[in-house]
Amino acid sequence: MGNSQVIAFCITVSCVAFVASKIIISVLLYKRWQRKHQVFQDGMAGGKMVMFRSPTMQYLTSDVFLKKTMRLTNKDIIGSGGYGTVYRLAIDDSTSFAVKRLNKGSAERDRGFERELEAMGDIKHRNIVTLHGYYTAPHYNLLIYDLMPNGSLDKLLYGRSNEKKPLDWPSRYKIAIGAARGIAYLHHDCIPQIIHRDIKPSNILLDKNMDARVSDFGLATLMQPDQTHVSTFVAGTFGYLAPGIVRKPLVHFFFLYFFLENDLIVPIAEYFDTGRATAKGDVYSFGVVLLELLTGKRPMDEAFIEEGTKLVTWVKVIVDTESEEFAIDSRVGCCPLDEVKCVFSIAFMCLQPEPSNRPTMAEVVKMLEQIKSAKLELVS
Ligand SMILES: Nc1ncnc2c1ncn2[C@@H]1O[C@H](COP(=O)(O)OP(=O)(O)OP(=O)(O)O)[C@@H](O)[C@H]1O
Repeated sequence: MGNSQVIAFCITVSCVAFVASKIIISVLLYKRWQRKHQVFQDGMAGGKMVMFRSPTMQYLTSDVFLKKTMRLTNKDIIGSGGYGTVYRLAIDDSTSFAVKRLNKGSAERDRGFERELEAMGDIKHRNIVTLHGYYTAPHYNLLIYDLMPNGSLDKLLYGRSNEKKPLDWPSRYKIAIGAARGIAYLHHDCIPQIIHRDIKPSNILLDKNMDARVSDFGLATLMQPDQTHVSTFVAGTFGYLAPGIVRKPLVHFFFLYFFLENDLIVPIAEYFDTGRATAKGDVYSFGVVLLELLTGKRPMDEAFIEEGTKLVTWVKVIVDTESEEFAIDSRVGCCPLDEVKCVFSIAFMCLQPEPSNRPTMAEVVKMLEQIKSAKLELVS
């Protein structure tokens, strides 16, 4: 064999080995993926159901799930939001799930859709609502979550007063700390870091022990909310977005036009300042949620708009004059004023206009935990 033939032979062998190794790795990865998932192709609607294997799901098969899902009707609706409608899916007397039917995104978004959902399915934490699987079809997508029997914080704070008994102080404190732990997990323990982008009471759900679970993380990046809801044209919701200074005149003009069109007075969002969502934006939104837990008032409460103020400004005056007892939600009942004052001051740290002055969510969790542990130390 001549020299050139040896080189040609070596190149061919290397190419074949390279391609073969790629194929073997792909097959192994697919086998591993299959072990973690159950896939069911739906011949009728041309969709695909993927269930993530977990102890909760081991007795359920995708086809049973799919059949039950296809039978959902308006009677099963438990809520609706900017991303779609949420249904209760009862498998048997003791097992139920929440199925979110998403408005279909664009084709480009759909390609990343499954990848994002796979990542969301890997996230397991006791203060995060678990995603158990998903269904994709040409005209719609479904997400399958744990059903939270006590609904959303939004309904508990603002639902019809005869629906549920008002939340007392220990429950509000427990919800605050649980939600903070959930968000801190997304920010500090997930790789890559997850920014929620839409922290608000309707995305904080309550499990059977009234522990808070953060939901809808990842959806802000995955979907474009439908414009009938009070969402912004960037991810997030009015009243929960951190204020900022808009430096780009075109964006400024666009924002002004949007205010006028929608008759809304809202803070100019920090998001526009930087052009991207940040963990400190979530911290600001969490500060607003803390104020809602304390005062029982929405950030966009009509009374504030009529008076030309907003929740954050109104509470600041009350805190500056040390009259927190007048701001606390009257439905809370008897509560320790020292604890209430500490939570007010943590909320204000989260609401600092300058993002770098806000604590991280890990620090927020620590400060909230210290309120009780400091008391316990005093007692012992
Ligand atoms: N896993 C769940 N378990 C129980 N109830 C749920 C669950 N997910 C959602 N819900 C209910 O459905 C309602 C609508 O939820 P959804 O997340 O679609 O919209 P939203 O959070 O209210 O608004 P947006 O879409 O603008 O964030 C919630 O307020 C809650 O009451």
